[in-house]
Amino acid sequence: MTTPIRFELIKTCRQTGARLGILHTPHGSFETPMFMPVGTLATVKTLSPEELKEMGAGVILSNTYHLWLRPGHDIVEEAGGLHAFMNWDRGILTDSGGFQVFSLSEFRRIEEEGVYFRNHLNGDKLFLSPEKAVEIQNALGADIIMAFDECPPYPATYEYMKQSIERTSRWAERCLKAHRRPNEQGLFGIVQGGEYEELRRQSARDLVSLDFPGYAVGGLSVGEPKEVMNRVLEFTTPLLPADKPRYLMGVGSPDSLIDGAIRGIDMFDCVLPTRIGRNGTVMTSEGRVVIKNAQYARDFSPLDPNCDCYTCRNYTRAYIRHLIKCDETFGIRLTSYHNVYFLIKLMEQVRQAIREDRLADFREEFFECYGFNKP
Ligand SMILES: O=c1[nH]cnc2cc3nc(NCc4cccs4)[nH]c3cc12
Repeated sequence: MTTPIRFELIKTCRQTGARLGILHTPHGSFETPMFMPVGTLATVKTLSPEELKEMGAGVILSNTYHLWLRPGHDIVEEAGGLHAFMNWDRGILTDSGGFQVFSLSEFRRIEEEGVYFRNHLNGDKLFLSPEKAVEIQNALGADIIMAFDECPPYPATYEYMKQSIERTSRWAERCLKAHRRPNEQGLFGIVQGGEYEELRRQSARDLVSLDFPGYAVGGLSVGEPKEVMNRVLEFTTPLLPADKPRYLMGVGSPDSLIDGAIRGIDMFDCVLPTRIGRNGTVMTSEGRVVIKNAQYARDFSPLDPNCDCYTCRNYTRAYIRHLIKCDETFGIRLTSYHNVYFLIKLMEQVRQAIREDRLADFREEFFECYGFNKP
């Protein structure tokens, strides 16, 4: 079987556990650690594929649950798949829908066969199973697809979490059996187990024995303190094969990206840059800037003095504040463009620091400049 996804380990940073790698996919090869912009409904909100390419985006995300509901995976399949439908010829990863069921639908019943819940748009009764989630993702045609898992709420009891990860492992095996296009789409397993080391070990052992082409660390970035996330990563990533990509789902903020890379994560995704961009909050090398604040009304400097993106080269804080205050669409395009660019460039700096075996020093400098607390 030809594996559609291959991870090439280039080197490990001597100062930390961080890895420099290349993720090879049917739509190109991309350096890791990487940040993947999220395009839930087959668009990274307000940005064009050309803009995403010029800023260096390689793999972008779309959501199985949302696309199943609208426009329907059958329409995307008829279009020739997501790449054709959204005119994106680089990498695409789709989440399996399980997380959206838990985060969007207040009513739901989890059974062995799958999850019963309601359509968050019109209240219709819906059912999603490992087989259905894989069928939808096979139709959407992403290069990387995710196993159907349960991401339990944080915190969860040990007993609940143990039952949950055992079912998630059984679901993972059912996903492998249901996968119709293993030579074109790499199916990643998702390790669960919350903050319990024994359960993370059991979940990782189950999934590694099924030999997935890549592994995600799930169940994090769900409201737990950063120290909990970092501790869980410290004992989870070493359980995963060094020659396979490791994907931390739903992360995240600049400090979490750096701390995740230090703990051996290769791939990250988060809605943060476009989500906060839409309410006028931008990430800069000196910390967050809430552009609506009156202090920027006459500030004719760029959003970030150390940024060379299209937004920072051509527009001022005063102008962008004006657009956001007037609810002008161009305003959120400029903030979204800068925020995505910021995280993509941050990962370039992280990769360069790994090449120079100085990621711990880079963390120190970045945290100092950005205003994060040290520990
Ligand atoms: O275990 C998971 N399984 C499958 N998808 C996920 C997506 C995830 N996204 C976040 N956090 C980012 C968020 C986005 C919206 C609310 S929280 N955590 C996540 C965990 C999982």
